[in-house]
Amino acid sequence: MTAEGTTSVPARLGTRRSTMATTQSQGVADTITERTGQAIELELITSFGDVTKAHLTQLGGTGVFVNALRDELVAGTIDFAVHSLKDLPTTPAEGLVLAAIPERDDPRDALCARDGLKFADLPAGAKVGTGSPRRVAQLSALRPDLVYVPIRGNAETRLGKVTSGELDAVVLAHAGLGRVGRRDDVTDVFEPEQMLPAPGQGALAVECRTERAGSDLAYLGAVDHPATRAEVVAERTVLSELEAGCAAPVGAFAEYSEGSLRLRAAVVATNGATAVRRERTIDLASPDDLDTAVGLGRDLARQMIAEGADRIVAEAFAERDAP
Ligand SMILES: NCc1[nH]cc(CCC(=O)O)c1CC(=O)O
Repeated sequence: MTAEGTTSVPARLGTRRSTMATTQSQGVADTITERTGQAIELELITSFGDVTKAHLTQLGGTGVFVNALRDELVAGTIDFAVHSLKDLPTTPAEGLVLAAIPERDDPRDALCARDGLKFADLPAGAKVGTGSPRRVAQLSALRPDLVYVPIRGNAETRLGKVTSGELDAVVLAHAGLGRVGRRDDVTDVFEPEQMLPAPGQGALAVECRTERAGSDLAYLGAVDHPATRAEVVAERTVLSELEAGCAAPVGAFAEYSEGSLRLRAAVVATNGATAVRRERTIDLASPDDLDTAVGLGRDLARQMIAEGADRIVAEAFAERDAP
């Protein structure tokens, strides 16, 4: 892919090989080229998270999907990478920076059920597939009468278990389904009032070496969306304050609009029986004021910890690590 009138050497965008990863990487590449004229080519990288057969919650530690790309960034074999923000550990990677956070897609979770069924219409005992403790916990709180089945694999594999009749439904991120061309499989969507998305869900992150972000890769800033950045910073601060990772039963969702930032968060025990849910809205005159966005996430998380959220997180990890 070469932009007309561009003579520069194409930049190398490292991506995982899945349909979702290549689609979102190509989308970001096209937008950058459109806005800056910079030519970009995709480099396919294989990550541990793509090849391992272990259950996602048992991989121990976050970032299985991003480490291979980060190794390539540090080695200089690729110029930048596009990640699903939700898969990025909250601890910053040394020497790397999130040069841009593009405008977020639909942040909600979606149900793909047999026969076009809505969540409320699934019969008691119906089997619902999801590998995410956050989803199992919040879904159990809504419908303790359903059976939640841990599953793994890419979106297409998961949807195949509904088609084959092995499961009655699966729950996946709406944004991801759109990226793999399966939006038509969605039979219901969960509003934030029912189920809070994972911190960063639906958003992407463009990462590169720190020293290059302000110099030869400064054009990456063309896809940055400050409102999305303020939102995901608040959401991810909740996660880091709780010392939880992407495998924790933590939902967080922030919305920036007209000078205010609203943050909602939930920590729910895996069986759905106990939960701490809180929300807070603050004035945020500029979405570039990230310190204030961090403060919102930190204050909300501390209030939730005082109400027992840290104990729920610790119990969820103990369950996960039990042999
Ligand atoms: N953990 C895997 C993952 N990482 C990002 C997405 C979807 C896109 C997104 O949430 O941004 C998914 C699949 C899913 O949760 O259904």
